[in-house]
Order: sequence, then C-alpha cells, then structure tokens
Amino acid sequence: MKNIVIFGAPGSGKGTQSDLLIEKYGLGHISTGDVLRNEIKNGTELGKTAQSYIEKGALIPDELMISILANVYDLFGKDHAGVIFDGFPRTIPQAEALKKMLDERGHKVAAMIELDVPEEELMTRLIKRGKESGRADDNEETIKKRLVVYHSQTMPLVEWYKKEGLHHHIDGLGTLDRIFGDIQKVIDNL
Ligand SMILES: Nc1ncnc2c1ncn2[C@@H]1O[C@H](COP(=O)(O)OP(=O)(O)O)[C@@H](O)[C@H]1O
Ligand SMILES: [Mg+2]
Repeated sequence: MKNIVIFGAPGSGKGTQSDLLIEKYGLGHISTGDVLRNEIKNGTELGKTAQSYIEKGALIPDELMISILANVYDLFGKDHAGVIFDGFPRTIPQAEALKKMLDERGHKVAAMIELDVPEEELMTRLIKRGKESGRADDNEETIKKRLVVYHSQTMPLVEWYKKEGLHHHIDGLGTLDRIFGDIQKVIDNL
C-alpha cells in the first residue's frame, strides 16, 4: 500500500494535487473535509456537529475524527493501491491514531508531502475560492481563524513526520505542472 499524506495549509493546493495523483497512480482519495461536507448535506448527527465547528474555522474534536477513521479508510481504501489522505491528520493525536489504525492492517504511510505556500498567497487563493465555491468557511474572517488553527495545531506535524523519516518538502508556489512534477519525483522514489 502506497499511502500518502498530502499536507499543507488551507489553500495550499492539496485537493488539486490529489486529483492529479489519483489520476496518475490510481490511488483512493480520503478528504476529511469532503466527508464532513457530505455529512452536513445529508443532515446526519455527525454533520450537525461538524457544521458548528467548520463555521467557526475550528477543528472537529479529535475523538470524533478518530472514531470515523477506520471506517473511512476501509471504505475508500479498498480496491486501490493506496490512498491519499487530504486534510487528515490535522493534529498529533490524529497522526498517532492514523499510524495505529494502519499498523493494525499491516499498512503504513509511505510519505508525507508538505505543500509550502506563503501566507499572503494563501489568503488570495482562499478569498478567490470563496467567491466561486460558496463554502461557508471561505470568507476572510473564517480564513484567518483557520490559518491560526493551522499554525498552532497542524504545523507541529511537520516535526512529527520528520522524526518518522517520512517528511518531504515541496515548494507550493508555481505552476501546477512544476509542483506535480516535484511530487511525482518523491512518489516514484518510494
Ligand atoms: N482531520 C480533521 N480534523 C478536524 N477537523 C477537520 C478535519 N478535516 C476537516 N476538518 C474540518 O473541515 C474544515 C474544512 O476542511 P478541508 O476541506 O480539508 O479544508 P482545506 O482543504 O481548505 O484545508 C476544516 O476547517 C475543519 O473544520
Ligand atoms: Mg481541500
């Protein structure tokens, strides 16, 4: 299993690069943001809880995210050579839970790919996306909160994955092709 964690701030291009990777490598896609938005659309209990956090630009509590992890993996991961985790893990407890869940299946994360994009560029991209996507959390105020959450809760994962020997840094500023080319070099060497 070539499981890949695609990592970066909101607006760093995780979803875009995931689509290219799925196409090229036949991987499954686990976007926890998409999973939650789907729950909201279907009006489930999880969706109702998730909505209140997403609107505030906060993270859904770890216990809740971790409780759905194995199901989501078994659902999206079957029939594929591996999956891309997009938007998960976002905290150290989530990374630990991911490792444990994969261990139990004899699987692992093969690489963590960090898309590094400067803050001003993230703001520009997310405000533009908000105008087109209509996402409730892509307005200036919520974006600022999400970036603060990213720095305080999610960025520490860079050090965590460095210790695991899995971290790969990619310059996320540039053309889609150049960025995708850099990611392919990492994956082809695994
Ligand atoms: N792993 C997670 N843990 C906690 N909350 C999450 C997680 N994934 C998604 N969310 C919630 O869903 C929102 C949107 O996620 P996502 O679509 O992945 O954003 P983006 O792609 O812009 O980074 C997050 O701001 C957060 O509230
Ligand atoms: Mg995304």
